[in-house]
Amino acid sequence: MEKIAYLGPEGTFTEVAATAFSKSAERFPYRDIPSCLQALANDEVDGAVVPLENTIEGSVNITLDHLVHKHNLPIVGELAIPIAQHLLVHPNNGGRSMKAVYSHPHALAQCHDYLSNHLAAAEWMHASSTAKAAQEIAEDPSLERAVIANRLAAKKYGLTIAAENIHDFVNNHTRFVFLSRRNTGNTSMENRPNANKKTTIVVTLPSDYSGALHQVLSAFAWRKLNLSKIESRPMKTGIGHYFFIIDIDHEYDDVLVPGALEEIKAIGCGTRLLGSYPSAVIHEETESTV
Ligand SMILES: O=C(O)C(=O)C[C@]1(C(=O)O)C=C[C@@H](O)C=C1
Repeated sequence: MEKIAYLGPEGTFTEVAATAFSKSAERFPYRDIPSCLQALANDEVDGAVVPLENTIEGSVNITLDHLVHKHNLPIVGELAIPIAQHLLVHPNNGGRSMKAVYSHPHALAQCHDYLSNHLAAAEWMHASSTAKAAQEIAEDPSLERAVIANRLAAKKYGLTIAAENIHDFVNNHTRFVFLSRRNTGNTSMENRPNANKKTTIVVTLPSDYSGALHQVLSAFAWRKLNLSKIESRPMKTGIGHYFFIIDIDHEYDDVLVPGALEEIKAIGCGTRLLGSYPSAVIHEETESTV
């Protein structure tokens, strides 16, 4: 049976995504995103599911940076799943005002307006995941903390939903990627006929070349290759040194994408393929996404 690493413990959004990718795989929780990637690099698992970008909060930088700087692990599939954040409390604490709100920093950020309006006096505390916060509060109600997490975590850890759908913008989605060095075809992307093909690359620019980024973009533009994302991240080698992550709405075919990459290399840029993969969006919270 295929083994998949995800950010644990049970009940995280990443576990929800991992289940949506493959119901039959065996899921293994890890304490953080780098540990999931390391587990895959060490061949402890066959695949890893990690968050890449959220509609409200933007990129998950730790995922991008580890994929670019530390590993060579191909992306083989992508799913954007709806993210519904709820305020959970221990059943013993129902109705009491809480001293703190505890969750993953991304989840807290997705609910900033709600927290400012309803829990401004509480301390906002970071946990390693939404489900980790839920697990800790279930084990120790005396902490008097509310938690932001999903419905699955509420059920798993026996917490009460005090307020539903507290995320600041309705269309809250997170893109998760499935990484694997051997694409066994077991990722359930095959069952998603509406999946689009996408290619993600990393580009580095020569330091003394005016207009290099313009030329990079032209290589895609005149081939009519649509880009759905371009983002710069620090190279970590000095101020002003960046790499670009570029998502191309096209599979890595025989002609168009390789041609664009050859042209980009010819002007002295570095390129690296992070993956060419099917990508789908789940619009509604369904049985498989809670
Ligand atoms: O804490 C979780 O439940 C996670 O799966 C992590 C994570 C993230 O890293 O952004 C995933 C999806 C949501 O955007 C909030 C948190």
